[in-house]
Amino acid sequence: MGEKIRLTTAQALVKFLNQQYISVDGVETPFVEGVFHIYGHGNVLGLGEALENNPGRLKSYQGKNEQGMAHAATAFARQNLRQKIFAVSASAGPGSANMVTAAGTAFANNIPVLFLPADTFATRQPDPVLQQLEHEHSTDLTTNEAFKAVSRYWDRIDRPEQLMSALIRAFEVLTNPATTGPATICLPQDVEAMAYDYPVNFFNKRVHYVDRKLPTQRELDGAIAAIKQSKRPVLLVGGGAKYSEAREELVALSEKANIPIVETHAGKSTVEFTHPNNLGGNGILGTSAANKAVMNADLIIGIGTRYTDFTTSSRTLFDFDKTTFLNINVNRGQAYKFDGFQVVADAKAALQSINKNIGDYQSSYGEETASLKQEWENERNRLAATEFNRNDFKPEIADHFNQEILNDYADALKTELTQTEALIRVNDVVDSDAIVISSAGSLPGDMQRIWNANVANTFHLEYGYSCMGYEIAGALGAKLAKPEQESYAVVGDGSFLMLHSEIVTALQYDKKINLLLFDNSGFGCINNLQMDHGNGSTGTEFRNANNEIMNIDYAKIGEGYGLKTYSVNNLKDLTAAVEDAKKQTVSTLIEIKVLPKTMTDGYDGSWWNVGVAEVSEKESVQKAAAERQQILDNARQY
Ligand SMILES: Cc1ncc(C[n+]2csc(CCOP(=O)(O)OP(=O)(O)O)c2C)c(N)n1
Ligand SMILES: O=C1C[C@@H](O)[C@H](O)[C@@H](O)C1=O
Ligand SMILES: [Mg+2]
Repeated sequence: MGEKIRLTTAQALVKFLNQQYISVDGVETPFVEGVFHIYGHGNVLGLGEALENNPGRLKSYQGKNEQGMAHAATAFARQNLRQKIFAVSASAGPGSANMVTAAGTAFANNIPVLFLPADTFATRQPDPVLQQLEHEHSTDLTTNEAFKAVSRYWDRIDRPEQLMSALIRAFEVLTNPATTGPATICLPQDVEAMAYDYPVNFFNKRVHYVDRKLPTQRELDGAIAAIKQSKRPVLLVGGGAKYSEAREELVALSEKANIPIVETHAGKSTVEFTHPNNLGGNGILGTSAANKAVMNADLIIGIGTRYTDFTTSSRTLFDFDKTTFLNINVNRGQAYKFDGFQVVADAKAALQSINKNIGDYQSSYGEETASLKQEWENERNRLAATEFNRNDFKPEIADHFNQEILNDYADALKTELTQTEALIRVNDVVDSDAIVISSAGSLPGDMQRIWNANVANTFHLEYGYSCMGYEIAGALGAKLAKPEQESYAVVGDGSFLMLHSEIVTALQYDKKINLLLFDNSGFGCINNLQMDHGNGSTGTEFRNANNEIMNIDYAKIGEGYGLKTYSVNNLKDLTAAVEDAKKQTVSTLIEIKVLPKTMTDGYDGSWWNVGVAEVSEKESVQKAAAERQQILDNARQY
């Protein structure tokens, strides 16, 4: 039966991880970079022992919060275009539960991460162990069942030999572009340490080939016919196009046939914004130019997009009577959306075939794309020059806070900076190849609209789960992936408060990250949401018991951790801080005090379906509910 090697389950796991390779376009690289861990009784003597005594080439990083370290792992895989991953290991019970949110985040964004939550004893001898939940109706249920809803593959290793089939299945999922996402393998602490005679062959080098799936002739003929019938096609670029590295083919098709490019949150920076046909982000957070192009399109060529509500403006952005869809996606289910013509293929390969067969087809746009882009650039210039005044200031989000309240904020935060002018200034000053990471709050909207990503794959917006707390951990993951490039977390005060523990990990391992902390003293975007729909301002501003606006010294907090910090409240100091931060070798934090309501607002086509109360004594809420219903009456249902 072949040679055997006696190992614990955890030792076998580490040995296997060392032997996984991925091959993309003939280039073979190790797939697993290392393991993030926070040890407890559930994993220190099993996986901890294995990593201490025979880690092979795996790197080990000590996380500070399980959610944070798993976000870092997610950002690392994403920045590596899903071609390299981390495993994340946590102790049983609360440590593992802390990773569930991060697994959801990886799932919603289709990012591969190997989750290794420790589990309660398979033998049940000491039950209930510390941190075990005792259910009256089942002993088979542990905290880790919670991962089932947020994993693309889930398994529990109750006997050491189960590890083999579990790992083979997990790595198929992790390396398959159509299904990739988090894979969870639960490790009961006794089984981690149990010995077994594993077949040596199980540890042979394994190469996972990511062959590009080509379109069939039928699919290609259909795609060409759809484009040739169209006068106003738009290339809608999703994350799948970025992961497929389809930039050159997108640019070639766009230039050859004069087709505008618009981008989803995941797709942004597949093609650099400096390309004249790139009109930027579309949808609820879209630029005026991208939304106009999409609203007037007769064909949407959706490449690697899931068509989420933020991309489709809750299925209201397109003119569904005249617009048809050509969906290129490796995932067949995604290609079915909007009854589109389905090309179930790799984005790059499909575009290569289309480029070869499109002939001399030309759209009817002529110079229109250039004028849409110019119109948007003028608008962005206006946003770069918004100026506060104490008498009659009209912020971008108008009619929520009166002048008196805005002046109170200016006094409390000691600032007159607007968010749009600050963000555009940062964009102007950072290196063009700097990677920017954001995720939740009002900043994703500003990023999607006004951040010009002028180098491909530098824009990293987690907007599948929009998970507060991803930003700083994500900046660490991106830095680990691209050590030569600066990494900036673009983070609100609310997100900072929710999770910033991986600052310490970045300092500990000397991985420079930069935090751009936009402090508007509140959950600004949710305040906008409630006030936009007829409600007052409740539960979303950071005010104390005396109703005073809180002014937290985040720079001091950062200083306490050992960051180089700056606190700024005007453009001159902001510019100097960003320039100085670039020169630092240590991680930095720039606290940017900004006025509320000064983020960007939506442009035409940016409607979002949110649940407005259908019964209310407030006329303003009744009005908002009626308006919503009116829009929904004309929205597409599926
Ligand atoms: C983990 C998590 N909890 C709650 C939310 C809902 N939520 C979205 S944005 C937001 C407030 C964000 O505040 P801040 O980071 O200060 O950004 P701002 O909107 O003020 O720019 C909340 C509570 C979320 N997205 N993620
Ligand atoms: O509820 C939300 C509103 C969005 O504006 C925000 O970006 C997102 O983080 C969210 O969760
Ligand atoms: Mg805020």
